[in-house]
Amino acid sequence: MKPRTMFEKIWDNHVIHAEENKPSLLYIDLHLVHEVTSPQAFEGLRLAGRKVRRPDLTFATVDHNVPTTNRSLPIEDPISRQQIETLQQNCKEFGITLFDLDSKEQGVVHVMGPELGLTHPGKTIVCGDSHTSTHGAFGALAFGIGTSEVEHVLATQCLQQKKPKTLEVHVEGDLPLGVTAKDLILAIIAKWGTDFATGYVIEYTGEAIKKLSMEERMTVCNMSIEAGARAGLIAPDETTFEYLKGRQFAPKGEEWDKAVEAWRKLVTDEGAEYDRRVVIDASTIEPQVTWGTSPGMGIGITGVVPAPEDFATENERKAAQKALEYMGLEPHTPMTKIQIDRVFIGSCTNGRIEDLRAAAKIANGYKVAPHVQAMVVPGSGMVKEQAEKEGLDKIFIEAGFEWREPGCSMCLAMNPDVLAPGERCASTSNRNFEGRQGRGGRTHLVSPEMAAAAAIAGHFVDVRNWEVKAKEEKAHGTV
Ligand SMILES: CC(C)[C@H](C(=O)O)[C@@H](O)C(=O)O
Ligand code: SF4
Repeated sequence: MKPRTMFEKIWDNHVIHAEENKPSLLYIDLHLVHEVTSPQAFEGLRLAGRKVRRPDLTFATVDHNVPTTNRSLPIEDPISRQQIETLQQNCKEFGITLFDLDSKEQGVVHVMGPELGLTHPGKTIVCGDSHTSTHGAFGALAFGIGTSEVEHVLATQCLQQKKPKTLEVHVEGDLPLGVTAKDLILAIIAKWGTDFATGYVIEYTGEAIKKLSMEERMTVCNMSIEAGARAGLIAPDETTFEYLKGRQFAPKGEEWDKAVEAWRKLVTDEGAEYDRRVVIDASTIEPQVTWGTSPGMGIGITGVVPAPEDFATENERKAAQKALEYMGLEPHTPMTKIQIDRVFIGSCTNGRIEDLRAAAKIANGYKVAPHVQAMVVPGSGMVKEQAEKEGLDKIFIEAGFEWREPGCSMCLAMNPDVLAPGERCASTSNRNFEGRQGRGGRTHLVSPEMAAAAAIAGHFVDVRNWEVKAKEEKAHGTV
């Protein structure tokens, strides 16, 4: 048999019907649902008198609209309240498991799925949410779908899909100390742009990827969509199996052994060809900060804000000009001179336990700068519980961070956590579009370590020498 990529194997395993030059019909193994993109889908089912075909393969949670301060209902905002209540009713009516506000499993859908062990290698996973690509970290073919597709999957457990092409992003070398998975994916997008992977499924390969923990792999795959990709994939290995073993919905006993045996066979065969391949050397990457209004407008912390004339094409120059105006930044300003007002640590990109540990390590023993308002929002109730067990909440609170309830929070302005116009935020989320965190708000995407360090210094700093620098600055009374 011809050698195949991991993508081709998963695809072939799920095609129910294929015709030349037409989208294929795929079987879907797991459907995740949240309150924002599901109401019309359920309504469509109801109007058509249909049922959910596989309620046992469908799991829901509330995340985008939930307040992160006070969880007691009713929720103030009428639209948010309606969306949440509608999901509660729909799950009841159609027999779907909902991880609701009062359950400790509730959280951002892409944090919740993996940590419950719902996400397995080789599965097809969909959700009415673009960052479904996160689950690709397990070697699952996972992608976002629109509301009408949500309805289709609810009704049939199948989905029409045009077969994407394959792109290998090979990461050679090692990530330097203080440089994280977030910096890696921001650097990849800065290097090749926000549409370099349009029409492709990315498979990340190479030593640097193999060395990443599951949570770091999720950070990388999460932002595949910001590179335009349909999905991101990482081959399952011991790290994957170790993470999954024993989780609530992971296979148990003999089933587990059988599953692992099958998962091992999913990896790309030697000699299999991708449609395209790019290579990046991890050892050249610095901690990243975005300066503009697209995730591709990123630069290393030792750099300066670029000038429009630095760009090769007229379109890029115009985009840079517009972004700089919106962001209120002068070209050539050193990145470390940019003062911030707010810090948000959380989201499906960086709201997991390892992210909180990393941020707490930086913040431990320091105080948030007086002009900065900083918050830490665990990605799920389970992350929150674990963090509190480890005392991370105390470290953050003592340093002056707010410690919140789980949800999407300030990743996007769909709940009370928003930036005021003109406010500048160091954010561990994945999108920095105009107004993403509140109308007129300015977002800089960074890693959790960089966000925590910026909270304390009041401006961006290079975390690679955080300990040394912070002590010096403390001695000089500038922190
Ligand atoms: C609200 C939802 C549809 C949206 C998405 O699809 O990604 C959101 O999660 C986001 O991050 O912008
Ligand atoms: S945390 Fe942000 S990116 Fe993730 S699902 Fe929520 S809004 Fe979308």
